[in-house]
Amino acid sequence: MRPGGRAAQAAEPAVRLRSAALAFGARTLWSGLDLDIRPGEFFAVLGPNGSGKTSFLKALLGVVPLSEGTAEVAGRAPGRAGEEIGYIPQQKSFAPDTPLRARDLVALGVDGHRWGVRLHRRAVDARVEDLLARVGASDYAKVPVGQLSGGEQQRLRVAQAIAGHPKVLLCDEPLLSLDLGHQQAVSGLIDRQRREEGSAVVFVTHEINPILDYVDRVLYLADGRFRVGTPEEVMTTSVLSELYGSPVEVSQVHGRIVVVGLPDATTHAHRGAHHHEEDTP
Ligand SMILES: Nc1ncnc2c1ncn2[C@@H]1O[C@H](COP(=O)(O)OP(=O)(O)OP(=O)(O)O)[C@@H](O)[C@H]1O
Repeated sequence: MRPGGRAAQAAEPAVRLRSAALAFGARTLWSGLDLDIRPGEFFAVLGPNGSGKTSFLKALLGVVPLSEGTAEVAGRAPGRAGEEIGYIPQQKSFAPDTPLRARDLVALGVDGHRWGVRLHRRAVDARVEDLLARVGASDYAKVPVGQLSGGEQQRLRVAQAIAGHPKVLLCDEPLLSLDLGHQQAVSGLIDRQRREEGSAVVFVTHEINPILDYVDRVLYLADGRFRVGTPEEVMTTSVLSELYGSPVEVSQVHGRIVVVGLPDATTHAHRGAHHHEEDTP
């Protein structure tokens, strides 16, 4: 727990956007966005390819400037909140010959200078061991990262991202190309981080089903429009049909959300052209 604890964190939103807009040239991805994300909230960003999900994260990181409005992350301007942010980038596998062992990768997240002085070597080692254990990666601590499976690598990225006790954990499609078991393990780790340390989680994903048990609210982006609310409020036939500007049907099947009838151009690239399921069982 950070100094000040949950009570102090609760006083200010982890992320605050006011009249925020993001446009590239003539194309506006979203505009008029007012949003407070609470400490400890699990906030999902959903939408079809090209709707602006990754750009939303980049705006919070300060990599892409808002075209209108203001943003604050952990009470600071985007780009000034570095130490308060944990970031899990979109997954790319490490090359087989990457000269880093699993524990080295995690240590990269610990070795910062957030306390003003560099941590004593032994303290760094202890923290790295602790993080490896936390994500279930102790057994392969000394294995070169390029030899690990996608799921194993992703656990390490989570460990690296949470190493600095971030107030805001930004996750860009962290479950992509993981099997169901690893999807559950990785999303469970991220959920634990927000429960135990109060990190606000901003989780970009195409598929809500693997995180449905955890999500408090979603921002659904489509075709320059958006909607914010609980999954029950947003993932409905009427809301998604309005967002897409064409009839879309949302149904619940065995506790999972299935969306049928998305326009061709917005269908997930590696799924069938006419039938989009948020996730396959
Ligand atoms: N720096 C940039 N300059 C111009 N256009 C950009 C820039 N970054 C992103 N775009 C465009 O903005 C749109 C949204 O991109 P973004 O990557 O945010 O979408 P996304 O919802 O994350 O998509 P995907 O699901 O495919 O990852 C795309 O059409 C993209 O080409």
